Amino acid sequence: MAHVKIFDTTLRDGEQSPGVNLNRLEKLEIAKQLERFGVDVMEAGFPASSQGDFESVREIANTIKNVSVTGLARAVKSDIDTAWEALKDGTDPRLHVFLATSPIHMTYKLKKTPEEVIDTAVEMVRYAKTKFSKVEWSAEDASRSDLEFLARIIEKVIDAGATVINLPDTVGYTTPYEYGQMFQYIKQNVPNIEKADLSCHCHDDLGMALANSIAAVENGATQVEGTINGIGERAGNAALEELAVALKIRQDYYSFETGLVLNEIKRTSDLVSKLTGMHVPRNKAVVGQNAFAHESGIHQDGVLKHAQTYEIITPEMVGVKSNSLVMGKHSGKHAFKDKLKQLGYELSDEKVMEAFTEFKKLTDSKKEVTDDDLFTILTEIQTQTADIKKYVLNGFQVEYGNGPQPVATVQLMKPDETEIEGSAHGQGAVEALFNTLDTLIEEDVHLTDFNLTSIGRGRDALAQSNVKVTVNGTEFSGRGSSQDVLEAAVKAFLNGVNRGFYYHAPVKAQGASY
Ligand SMILES: CC(=O)SCCNC(=O)CCNC(=O)[C@H](O)C(C)(C)COP(=O)(O)OP(=O)(O)OC[C@H]1O[C@@H](n2cnc3c(N)ncnc32)[C@H](O)[C@@H]1OP(=O)(O)O
Ligand SMILES: CC(C)C(=O)C(=O)O
Ligand SMILES: [Mg+2]
Repeated sequence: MAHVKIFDTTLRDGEQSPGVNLNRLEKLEIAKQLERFGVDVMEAGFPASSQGDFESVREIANTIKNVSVTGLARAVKSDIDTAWEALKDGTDPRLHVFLATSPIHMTYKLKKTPEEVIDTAVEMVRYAKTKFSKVEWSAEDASRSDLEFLARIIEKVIDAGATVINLPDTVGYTTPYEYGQMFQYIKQNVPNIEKADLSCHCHDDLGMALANSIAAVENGATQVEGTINGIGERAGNAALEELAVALKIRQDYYSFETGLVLNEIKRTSDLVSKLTGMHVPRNKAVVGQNAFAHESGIHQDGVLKHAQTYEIITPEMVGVKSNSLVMGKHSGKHAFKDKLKQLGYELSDEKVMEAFTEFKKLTDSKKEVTDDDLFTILTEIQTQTADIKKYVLNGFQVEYGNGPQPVATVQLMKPDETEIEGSAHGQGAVEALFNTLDTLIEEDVHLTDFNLTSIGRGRDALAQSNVKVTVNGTEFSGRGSSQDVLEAAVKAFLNGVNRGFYYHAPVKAQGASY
């Protein structure tokens, strides 16, 4: 069975999804889960792109011990230096440096001749090797590059010390057969190719990212790059959970294995979805809510008689558990701590107490507290940044019915700790609340997206709201949860605003902790 390495780029390419902005603690939480999931390499960010990214990459590199952590850099010395500063104290640092090789990118974007591109790539890989022992070089837009040119530049960057060669389908243009042929060509026409791992990196613009990735592996790629839930630039990247399960279920056909821990899939997917605010469609392969649901009579009959008539993947395989009950109202701290461990959380004593208090509050008003409820509470507690003051909700009230226009009153604590109160009307209760917040918040704020879902079932289920807001022209996602849908909406709005507030603040945070 041939082994395929997994390079996760959820925190870099995944975070390039429009409207996704993860704070330092959220990135760290995802990184820890990726380690549990068993990826071989994780791309923690692009250190030269912002101070916030730099700090996050450094913290992840210094925390994660069992996965090689990498950061992206342009073929520019200062990007490489910055990446080195972020990664150098990690256990297994590596650099990912890229330069485009397609005629359209070289001519119009880089404004370089092919020979200049070769010289720059070689010089920068050589430079990177003075710092990093492992250097991945990506030929951006490889799938639209001239094959003979690609072979020439690859041979030279391997001679310069590149240990991994990545051939991305940057714009999701290629087809499985064509992409596979490119890997065949490179294997046959680059004399020193055996000195490097060959990697694929596919985008889903034409819905072929996973098929293209598998075609690459069938034709010599030893590493696959992708993201959790397939998030990423534009239509996203190849979804790693789909790849993992496809290779497992069709091992009889492909004979490839990965080191991924399949029963960590659901948790990884849930965490990424919750923290990025990018919902997984119900019908999404492997992790969608309907992935294991059988609706029609003939299918149900078949499954009852013999599950495999219609079920090729079991929910247990990917870590989907029936929503088990957590301890109730009378549970103590020991059982609670034990449950946290089972759910994969490592919290400081202070945060355990905070979580326990929230849990107890919930048991007062909710009959059954499920793993999903706890996951929501714990994720919030684990990823909230308490070090900086922000707009805090002190209280709100809404008068509404099906008669006159609803009116909301909101009290907020401002960043300078003064309390402010305001009122406004709206067409509905949520709009009245958001209009009130608009009047109270000093920054230029606009709501661009609003979403409300329930966590689990039942009339007492927790509500989760996700919003997108622009703050002074930049879009941020926000999320909030509560048993009350209006409170969840207000919390989500404020969460988005606070992220924007710290992102734009000149002091302290600057993206590092917003
Ligand atoms: C395919 C991918 O996913 S690539 C990764 C995309 N990710 C990002 O862009 C992360 C967010 N980006 C950023 O924060 C910014 O673009 C930065 C900090 C990286 C650069 O910002 P700026 O210096 O303002 O440059 P800007 O983004 O406007 O333009 C990019 C410049 O880099 C050049 N460039 C692009 N790719 C490369 C490369 N691989 N190597 C060297 N130079 C490159 C462009 O030609 C352009 O150069 P020019 O200014 O001489 O025309
Ligand atoms: C930086 C590179 C690898 C990339 O993300 C792409 O080409 O899609
Ligand atoms: Mg990409």
